[in-house]
Amino acid sequence: MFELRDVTAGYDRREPVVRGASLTIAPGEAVGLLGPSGCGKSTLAKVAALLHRPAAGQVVIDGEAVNGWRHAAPRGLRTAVGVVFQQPRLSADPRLRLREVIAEPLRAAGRSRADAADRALETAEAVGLTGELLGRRPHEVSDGQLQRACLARALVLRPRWLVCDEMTAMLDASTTAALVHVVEDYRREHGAGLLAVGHDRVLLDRWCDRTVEWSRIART
Ligand SMILES: Nc1ncnc2c1ncn2[C@@H]1O[C@H](COP(=O)(O)OP(=O)(O)OP(=O)(O)O)[C@@H](O)[C@H]1O
Repeated sequence: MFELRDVTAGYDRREPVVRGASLTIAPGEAVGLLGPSGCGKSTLAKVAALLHRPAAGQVVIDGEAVNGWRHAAPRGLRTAVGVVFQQPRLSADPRLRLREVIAEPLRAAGRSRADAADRALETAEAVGLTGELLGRRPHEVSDGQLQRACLARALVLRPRWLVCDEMTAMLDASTTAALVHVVEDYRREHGAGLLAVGHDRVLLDRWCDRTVEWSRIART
């Protein structure tokens, strides 16, 4: 299970942007989280991805309560969750070639260069990135191509849980369909659970097993 228990989080202790949010995702389940712009969805997504320490509440992953965040999160928990954000240009290091962007989590997890390169190549193929594109840097590819690389980076450690925060908001319909397809193939193969955050009800309803409204999981 992936559990958010009564999570309060924000950037100023006196004025949290997320208040008392609770949500449980079963293994293999896809849950859409729908809410208006600015309600705190991305903040909660960062908490779920262990990138932002909540002011109160708990994240419990497969029975283990998280008590370290960002680099202080235990490796076993950090690698259990993959995350993709809305804006690939803010989340990919502009100095790296796409093959290095994808291999980054493997290197951080201590894999050898050769092992990381092989696994990165395999994952790049799964997201539809091949050949010469992998040798380019972020400014030399389109938003859609860069987002494919960011999705590959999220999948490369084979996480049991995926958080997609408006992953397709900047993309056209065909790239959106392609990326959703990649996520669904991955989930079928690995039985991973998904939290898909967004404001497009049609997409979330089509993609997910269930869609929940922000106002049903958090105090507003
Ligand atoms: N790093 C930050 N520092 C301070 N305030 C922030 C930071 N990130 C977000 N906020 C504020 O927190 C609130 C919630 O933002 P958040 O990005 O979580 O909402 P959202 O629901 O994801 O919005 P959107 O759908 O527009 O992306 C906003 O008022 C925003 O200005």
